[in-house]
Amino acid sequence: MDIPAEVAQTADFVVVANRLPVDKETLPDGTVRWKRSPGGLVTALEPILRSQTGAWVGWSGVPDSADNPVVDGLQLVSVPLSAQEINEYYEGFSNATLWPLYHDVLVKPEYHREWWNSYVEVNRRFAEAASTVASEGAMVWVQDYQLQLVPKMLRMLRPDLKIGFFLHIPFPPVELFMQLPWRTEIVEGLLGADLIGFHLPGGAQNFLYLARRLAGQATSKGSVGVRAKFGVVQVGFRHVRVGAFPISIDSGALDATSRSKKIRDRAAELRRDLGNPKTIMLGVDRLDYTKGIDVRLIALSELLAEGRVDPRDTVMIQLATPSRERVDSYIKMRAGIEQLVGNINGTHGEVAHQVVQYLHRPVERDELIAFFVAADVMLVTPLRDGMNLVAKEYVACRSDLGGALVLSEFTGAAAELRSAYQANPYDLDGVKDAIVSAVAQTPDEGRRRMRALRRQVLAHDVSRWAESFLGALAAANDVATGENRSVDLVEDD
Ligand SMILES: O=P(O)(O)OC[C@H]1O[C@H](O[C@H]2O[C@H](CO)[C@@H](O)[C@H](O)[C@H]2O)[C@H](O)[C@@H](O)[C@@H]1O
Ligand SMILES: Nc1ccn([C@@H]2O[C@H](COP(=O)(O)OP(=O)(O)O)[C@@H](O)[C@H]2O)c(=O)n1
Repeated sequence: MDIPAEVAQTADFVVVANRLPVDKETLPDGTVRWKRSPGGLVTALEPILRSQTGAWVGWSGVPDSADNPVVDGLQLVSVPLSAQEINEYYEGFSNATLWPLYHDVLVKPEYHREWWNSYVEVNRRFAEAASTVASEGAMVWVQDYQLQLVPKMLRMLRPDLKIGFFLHIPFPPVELFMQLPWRTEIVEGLLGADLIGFHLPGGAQNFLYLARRLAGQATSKGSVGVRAKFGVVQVGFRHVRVGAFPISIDSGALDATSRSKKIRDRAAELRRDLGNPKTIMLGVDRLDYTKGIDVRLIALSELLAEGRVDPRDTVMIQLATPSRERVDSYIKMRAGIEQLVGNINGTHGEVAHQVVQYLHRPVERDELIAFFVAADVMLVTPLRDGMNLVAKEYVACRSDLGGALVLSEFTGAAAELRSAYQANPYDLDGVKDAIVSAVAQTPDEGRRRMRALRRQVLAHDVSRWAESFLGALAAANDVATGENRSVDLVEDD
């Protein structure tokens, strides 16, 4: 790995994530430009990355790229992946083994030893890159399911570091996790961290049980709280903290942008372009089988057939970003979604009026915000989702207190967004009723719900998420607090 000598052991704060927070653009004249991607994580961590000497270790998203650019003052460290590693580590073990296993086995996870070997090798390389750039005693924050072995590997290379890990997807129930042939290695990999974070207390609780059962470690007994009341696993002389930290968005910035005249004008224009329908419904997702895009399309189709929704004054927009396009289950689900869209438009559309408008491509950030402002009913119906930031983004964009959010109970966001129209995505009648209630809500009821939702989202933004995690990490294994040593520990029986 070609890491410039001048950055060796210089970074006091290192983020390690599967992806770098930038996109590589090659201009027509061949020059390369790096554009920062608009993700919430980089926005949240930017102040910390700047106030200390920060570095971000990740993959560029294309094969064999070894660039280590400095973008907007941030040192990026590429971990190059070969085409075979992209196939085995990223598309294979990360997205055809772990992703479905951690999302309720919605499709059958595939277990291949060569994929696992590639996962181990790529995790080792991420750990080495982090170890090379981190200064003595630095804080390193490892992100997500693609890198669960990095905490232990990094600790073996650099016992002086403070290591945090955050899982962005659900941590599965014990009965499902036990399928994984390499379950003990994953649990032990995570236990290399000083702090392991999940979105919800349930995930933390599942992990504590597995740490006892698979790694044979003593763990704390009490329940885990949100941003407080951490669980503890005793690993030799170390105490590993386990906690729940629900991620969020840069709500203030989104609120401000969505109020701008440019966005308001564009939202009005979108409405006009759609023929000024009475109701605009909106779905915004990566095209992923976890997101329940089929659920909302089937619900809409039945509501149209039953005459509970009028096709003449309703439009549903589905924005679907292409995702993991070479993985089999994604190829199949795309065909299914497009067939449903075709069926609805074929049955209920007119030449000049399609009921479902479906875009399979990325959408610019400002355009997306205009869609949020224009939408009367936001449909978020995943069968399982770690958090779902789209639900929070919609709420942040509705300073007018207009709109209604239909939200699956099986998203992490449902624990916080209690005033949404919540539904069980497996109960189609329940989803249909939630949609009808959202369409028919009175302005007073809509304002009451949206006000409550906004209070939650604006008060709990992504900076608060990062600060609460990093605060707990700074205090982990801290002799001064003494907190970790006072818990009662229990062993597996
Ligand atoms: O990198 P990709 O394979 O293109 O996938 C995109 C990201 O998808 C996942 O997002 C999750 O994290 C969100 C933020 O915490 C959360 O709201 C959502 O519920 C999760 O699905 C994945 O975890 C990321 O690693 C991917 O980069
Ligand atoms: N067409 C789309 C769909 C999603 N997105 C963004 O991608 C992110 C999706 O986050 P999420 O937590 O809802 O779901 P994942 O895709 O991370 O699983 C949000 O910030 C969306 O605004 C987008 O920019 N364009």
